[in-house]
Order: sequence, then C-alpha cells, then structure tokens
Amino acid sequence: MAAALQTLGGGIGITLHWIAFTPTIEQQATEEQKKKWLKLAQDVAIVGAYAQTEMGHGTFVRGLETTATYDPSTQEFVINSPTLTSTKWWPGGLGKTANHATVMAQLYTRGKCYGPHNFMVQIRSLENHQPCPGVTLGDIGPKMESNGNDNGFARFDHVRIPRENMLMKFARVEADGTYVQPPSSKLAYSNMVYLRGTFVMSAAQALASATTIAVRYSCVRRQSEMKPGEPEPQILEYQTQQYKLFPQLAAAYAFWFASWFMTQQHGSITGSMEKGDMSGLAELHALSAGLKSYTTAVTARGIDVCRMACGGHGYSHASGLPALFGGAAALCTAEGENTVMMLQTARYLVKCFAQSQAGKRLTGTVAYLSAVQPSPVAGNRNMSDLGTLVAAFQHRAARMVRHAAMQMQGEMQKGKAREDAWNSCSVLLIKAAEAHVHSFVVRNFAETVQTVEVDESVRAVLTSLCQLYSLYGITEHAGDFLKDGYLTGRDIDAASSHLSAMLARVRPDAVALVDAFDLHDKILRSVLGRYDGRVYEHLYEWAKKSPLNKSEVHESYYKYLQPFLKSNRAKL
Ligand SMILES: CC/C=C\C/C=C\C/C=C\C/C=C/C(=O)SCCNC(=O)CCNC(=O)[C@H](O)C(C)(C)COP(=O)(O)OP(=O)(O)OC[C@H]1O[C@@H](n2cnc3c(N)ncnc32)[C@H](O)[C@@H]1OP(=O)(O)O
Ligand SMILES: Cc1cc2nc3c(=O)[nH]c(=O)nc-3n(C[C@H](O)[C@H](O)[C@H](O)COP(=O)(O)OP(=O)(O)OC[C@H]3O[C@@H](n4cnc5c(N)ncnc54)[C@H](O)[C@@H]3O)c2cc1C
Repeated sequence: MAAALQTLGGGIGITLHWIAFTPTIEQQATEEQKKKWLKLAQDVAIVGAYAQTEMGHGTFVRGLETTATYDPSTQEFVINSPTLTSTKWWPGGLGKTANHATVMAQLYTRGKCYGPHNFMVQIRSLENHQPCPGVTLGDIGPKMESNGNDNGFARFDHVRIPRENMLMKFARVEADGTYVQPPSSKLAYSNMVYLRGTFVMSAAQALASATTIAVRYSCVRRQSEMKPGEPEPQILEYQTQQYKLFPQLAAAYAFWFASWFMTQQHGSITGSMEKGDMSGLAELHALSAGLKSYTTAVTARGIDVCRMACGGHGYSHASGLPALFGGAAALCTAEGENTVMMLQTARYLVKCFAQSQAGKRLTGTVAYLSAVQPSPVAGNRNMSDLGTLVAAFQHRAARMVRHAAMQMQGEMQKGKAREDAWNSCSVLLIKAAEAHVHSFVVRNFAETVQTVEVDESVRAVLTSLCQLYSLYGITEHAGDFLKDGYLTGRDIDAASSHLSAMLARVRPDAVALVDAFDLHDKILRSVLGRYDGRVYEHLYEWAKKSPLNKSEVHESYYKYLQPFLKSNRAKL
C-alpha cells in the first residue's frame, strides 16, 4: 500500500481514506460499528477523510474548537463549528472526494466537556455528492506538493448525527448522556500512533527512491577528468559523491529496518492493549513520535542531497527528486509537527531518567539509560567494531538525556516552574531525544544485519553499510562524542579513516544495493533513475513533451513579445 501511494506522489483524494479513515474505524470503532462501516470503507462504497486539524489548531489537539454536544432528548450529537478558527482545515480528500469523515470534536455531555473524541459524520450525499445540509466544504488551494490530493476545509452548522456515530470502542456515551471513561484518555489518539509508524516506512521508501535515482544516475553521468587525458569517470567514482550518497543509502536501509521494528512493536503492544494491558502505550507513543520525526527530517534533507548530487538535471522534474522532496517535506509536518513529536519523546525520556535515578531498572528501547556509566573511560577504541559504535551512540544519548534532565532540574531548583524549565531547556531536550532515536536506529540496524541468513556476502555488505551509517553519524556529530571524553580526537580520526574505507568498500555494491529496493520505473517516475540507464535519450523525449513545446511559436510571442520587440525596434 505504501508503495502504491508513493507512486501517486504524496497521494490523491483517496489516500487518507486508506491510511487514516479506514484504520480509524478499525482501531476506534466497536464491533457493531465495524459491521456498519468497515466493509463499506474497505470496499470503497463510502470514501472518508480524517478530519482533525482546524485552521487555528493542529498540534494542540486539546485546543480543538469543534464541538459534539449530546442531546439525550433525540439521542443525537450536534456537531458544530463555533468560530472561523474551528473550521476543519487540511484533511486529505475532505475538499472534493470524501463523502464521510471521522471528525475530531470536543465531546460535551450533561454540560461537561470530556475532550477530543472521534465521530463519524456523513458530509456529502451518496446520491449526488452535494454537501449534506449544514455542511460547508471546499479545497484549501495549491500546496508545495501533493496537489493530487484535495486537502480540504469543512464547517458544521449544528449538524445532527445519531449517538451511535461516536466511535465508542474505548470511551462511550450512554443513551441518557452518561460518559463512560476509556481505559486511557490517550486511546482517542491511537490512530495517530499507528500513522506515525507508517510514516517511518514512507520515509524509508522516499529515501530509497531518491538514492536509487541518484546512484543509478551517478553511474551514467561522466564528468571532468580524474587524471589528465584519461576518459571522464562515472561521477560515482568521486569520493565526495560517495560521501554525499552512501550515507543516504545507508540511512534508507536503516529506516527500513526501523520501520519493521516499529510495525512489529505496534502489533505486539496493541495486542496487549486489546487485553487491557496499557503498560506499553507510553513507550509506543514515544518511539513512534521520535522515529517519525527523525526519519522524515533526515529523509527530507537526504533527498535534497541526492538532488544536488545530480547537478542541474536533479533540479528538473524529470529527475523525480523535487516531487520526492515535496512529499517528504509534508511528512515532516503532517501527523504531528516534527519538533513537537521529538519533544514528546523527550518527555518520555526525562520521565525514564527520573525513574532510573530512583533505582528502577528500565526496559525496552530505554534500557540502556540505566546501563550506561556516566563517567566514561577513555581509550583507543576499535572504531570499526559495530559493538563499539553502538555503545558510543548509547553513551552519547544517555549523556545528553542526563544533561538535559539535570539542566531542567537545576532550573526548577532555582525556582522556575516545571513548564518554564521545560521551555528553557527544550533545545537541549530535542537534541537529547534525537540522539536517543539515532542510537536506537544504529542499534536496530546492527542487530538486524546480524540476523541475515540468506547469504554470507549479503550480510557482509549490509554490515559495511551499517558501519558506514554509524561512522558517518559519529563524524557528523563528533562534538557530542568528544564532550565528556568518551571518544578521543584519535578515535574520531580513526572513525573518519574507517568511513573513507567504507565508502570505497560499498562502491562496487552500490548499484546492487539500490536495485535491491526493487523500485520499478513506474514507481520511481524518474528519467535519471531509469533501470536501463538510457537517461539522455529519455531526457530529450521528456523535454519535447513540455507544454511549452506544443506549438513552435508560443501564443505569448504574439501577445507580449512581438509588440514589445516591434515597439523597441521602432525606437531605433
Ligand atoms: C503511507 C503514507 C504515504 C503517503 C503519505 C501521503 C500523504 C499523507 C499526508 C498526510 C496525512 C496526515 C494526516 C494528519 O496530519 S492527521 C492530524 C495529525 N495531528 C497530530 O498528529 C496532532 C499532534 N498533536 C498531538 O498528538 C497532541 O496534541 C500532543 C501529543 C502534541 C499533545 O497532546 P496532549 O496535549 O493531549 O497531551 P499532553 O498533555 O502533552 O500529554 C499528556 C500525556 O499523554 C501522552 N500522549 C500524548 N499523545 C499520546 C498518544 N498518541 N499516545 C499515547 N500517549 C500520548 C503524553 O506523552 C503525556 O504523557 P505523560 O507525560 O505521561 O503525561
Ligand atoms: C500535507 C499535509 C497533509 C495533512 N493532512 C491532514 C489530514 O488528513 N487530517 C488532519 O486532520 N490534518 C492534516 N494535516 C494537518 C497536520 O496534521 C498539522 O498541520 C500538523 O499536525 C501541524 O500542526 P499545525 O499546523 O497546527 O502546526 P503548528 O503547531 O502551528 O506549528 C507551527 C510551529 O509551532 C511550533 N510549536 C507548536 N507547538 C509547540 C510546542 N508545544 N512546543 C514547541 N513548539 C511548538 C512547531 O514546532 C512549529 O515550528 C496535514 C498537513 C499537511 C501539511
């Protein structure tokens, strides 16, 4: 599904039906409600949008203004948009495509507000697709990318829906208006956790696509002379080109493996939650938020590196890279803005750190926080050993989490309120959370390559790629590793020279490594990244199809240029 949606470049009107609307029914509806809507959704007999964000609030879900007020006399909810800023704004497919939406609204019953809950609302007629009475709909206009998707707006003027349209798997409102609490108030957000997990896969796929394009093109493209008089080399022979592309290639693999972990973790924790065990929810939320933030940010930057690595042709839409970048940029903002998501991870880490200080043994993805020793013992480390590299990342993350948490404690001891201390330490907190996620990705990569059983040579090349990824991270963030003397200047020098060796080692396998992503030309949609390598012929064909080439002399000539030239000539 992710691949199919990627083909459509950030989606079409129905994308959110598949990735958000239908999963929300699956995750938030009762069995009875599923019988009513799930099959209709799965068979696309109805088309849905996920309508949460409003003009005034996206991040702060508790600040949403749309209301769902229960009327026990008719056993209905009244959905209302009381202000301009309460207008639902951004939901994919909401403008023109969807005829239903799950609407996130503040639930009021018996005069009390119980916070945001999901409601199924029909928004267009199933007969003629006209908006339902009381519903105003439209498209929000062109965006940076994803213009095949009608991100829309919606206003509700006291629209009545049956009580049964509240998605009631967790929280419920009884016929008489009694509110029944869910096992956790955050279960109304479970679909966001799921979607953030799928964004990790989307990031991996987008970065895999960009590196496929750039690596293949770098084998077709020849430029300059390495040595005077010699034939022009493939640009992939330049070490600087390898240094641009191979860390992105390695990151694509790392994110792919992280997304596998995320999917497995989501399945196992939601399985336990089905049985009433909510203990894994906080970690699942922290991991999905942090991974979504980290992988999409690195992917967006990485795609731009790939674009620049393709020179001028990378800037053309023929390369497919601008569209990939636009799609990745959307992933950085949608489903929880990246800074806000990383701060959620930081919040969890600070709590875990406090628990560890209080003597609790941490488990799961944060276990290392209590295992890592605060005072490092410096020494000449073997910087080509994966175990050493993983330990270095864990040490860096643990130090940064401790530093941010202690800094916050210090601010509070000086009299600052917790919230103010949080805000004044939030840059440190973000960096610490990023280091934690980075460390997780490195460890997971290292563990995954060890499980490769198909072939010794496959394991060897993936191990090199994992070393490259880790060494690149260390050299890019050298200051973090040097700060408390855990790594020495000599270690960093060793890391740099191993990194150079890894670039050379990965070079012969680079094309096979991108081919292994198995991204068909129809998915890549890139003249530069064609599997057959016939870039120049197709670049020429592609340009000939430019709309400006439909006529030999463009109409703008007759309209503007001809009279302008004529008057200029007349002046001579
Ligand atoms: C396959 C894909 C292919 C192509 C893609 C193409 C197109 C797709 C493009 C876009 C789709 C986009 C869809 C959307 O964007 S839908 C809208 C998404 N909106 C958001 O993500 C909103 C972000 N904001 C939030 O999630 C929350 O408001 C926020 C977490 C920021 C704060 O929540 P709240 O104010 O309620 O909580 P706090 O008081 O801060 O914390 C309370 C407590 O709860 C914990 N928490 C928060 N969220 C969750 C959660 N989801 N699950 C579990 N726990 C959660 C939080 O950490 C606190 O814990 P504690 O510290 O223990 O008190
Ligand atoms: C392509 C695309 C598709 C989308 N699809 C949907 C959809 O289908 N359904 C839907 O409901 N929504 C959708 N959205 C909306 C999306 O979920 C929100 O835009 C997103 O959650 C960010 O919220 P915001 O726009 O309110 O950003 P803001 O919160 O206004 O962010 C602006 C800035 O404020 C900062 N900021 C905000 N709060 C904090 C804080 N607590 N601490 C520190 N900094 C903070 C942010 O880091 C950011 O720098 C989509 C958005 C995009 C771009």
